Amino acid sequence: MTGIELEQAAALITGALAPLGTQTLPVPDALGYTLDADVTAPLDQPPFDRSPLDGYALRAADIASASRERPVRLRVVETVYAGGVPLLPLTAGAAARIMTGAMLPAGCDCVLRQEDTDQGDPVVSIYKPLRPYENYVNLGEDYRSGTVLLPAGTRLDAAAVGLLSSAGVCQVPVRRRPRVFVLSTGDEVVYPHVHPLPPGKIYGSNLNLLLARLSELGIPETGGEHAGDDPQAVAEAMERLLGCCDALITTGGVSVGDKDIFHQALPLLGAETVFWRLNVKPGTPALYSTRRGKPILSLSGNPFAAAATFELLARPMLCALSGEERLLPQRRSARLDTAFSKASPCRRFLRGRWQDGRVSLPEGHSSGQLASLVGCNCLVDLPAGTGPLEPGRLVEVLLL
Ligand SMILES: Nc1nc2c(c(=O)[nH]1)N[C@H]1C(S)=C(S)[C@@H](COP(=O)(O)OP(=O)(O)OC[C@H]3O[C@@H](n4cnc5c(N)ncnc54)[C@H](O)[C@@H]3O)O[C@H]1N2
Ligand code: MOO
Repeated sequence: MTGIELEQAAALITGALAPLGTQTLPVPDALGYTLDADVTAPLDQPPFDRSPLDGYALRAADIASASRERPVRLRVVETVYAGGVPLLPLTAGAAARIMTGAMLPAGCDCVLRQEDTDQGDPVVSIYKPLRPYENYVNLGEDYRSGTVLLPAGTRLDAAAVGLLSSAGVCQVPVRRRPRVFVLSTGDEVVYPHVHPLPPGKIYGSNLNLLLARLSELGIPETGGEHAGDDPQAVAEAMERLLGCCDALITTGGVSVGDKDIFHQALPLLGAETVFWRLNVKPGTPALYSTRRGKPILSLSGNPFAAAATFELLARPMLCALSGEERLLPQRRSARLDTAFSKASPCRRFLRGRWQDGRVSLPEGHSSGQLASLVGCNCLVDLPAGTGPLEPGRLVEVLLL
């Protein structure tokens, strides 16, 4: 298929992909991941009745008449520290010295803070009455054993990581994120260790840009390499990389030039082309194929085209593979703060800076320019047939 609309292209990619399933991660590493099953509490939290104060565990009935003028005197029978266990049940006329977080002795029904006593030992004077169960934390106050702590579909934030830890849960089932490799191509592209830059060559930006973007999106297992313009070598590199990833993203070599080698490399690889060329600028020559069901997204070599079509096509692909909706860019309306002088006969995406419903455009819009992309946080989506734009115009943006 060639010359298709963006939404059709995204649907062709996502329609044939299914979530990769579940992986089990240690709780601290699962931050940001999405639970793939309910997690139920294996215990009550707190697991025992406990004191919320440093003071005295006692029986409310014993101190009903207590005041500073007429203190009630109780025998201090033991001291219980957090982490310890009371040895004696509390009987009438007795109190236990107790610390915050310590297990309450059987028989007590309240805790008086030490500031309302004389802190005497072995006899303490009590200056204040309490109601039964005042300052008394019940077992299971936070949650009871067997309740669903976090339902499937929850994205784990710091509080969720803490909650799981409080329940003694070490590992959780989460939606598996894809392993993604990036292959950049082109005989003109060299990397910063080549110095000085030979004539006719450029330093490659796309490999590191795409890997950095994957990392920003929380895709942990990525890797990448560069290949030249030999179709056979590129096909071999793709074959090797596909053996250890769930999706391959390539950049460069997809247009119509003599060295746009993917048109030869993909048949050599035995990949099936699903579509080539979008009715979108930049990134028109994007090409999508699969090899034994594994997705291969081949983006233009122009840096901004690669960056933009990554947002438009790779993110739906990553969402379909992981089942994580958060990977889709959010759409918003915004007022343009900057003019844009060109007409857009074809649907066009511009880089922009969005804030509080307004969007400004940097200088430098061509798909080969990267400097102006720094600090941008959205793509402005201009429908085909849009004329030049004046400030104040309402536009749609995709947040990156
Ligand atoms: N006759 C035509 N020529 C072109 C057409 C067309 O329709 N007819 N389409 C143009 C459009 S639009 C684009 S976009 C580019 C896309 O070309 P490719 O995707 O095949 O990419 P390359 O030719 O390999 O590279 C384009 C450009 O980007 C530079 N590049 C490549 N890789 C990297 C990298 N890793 N880091 C930084 N820069 C890179 C490369 O040197 C080129 O300057 O085709 C137009 N031509
Ligand atoms: O589709 Mo290309 O990125 O506009 O120059």
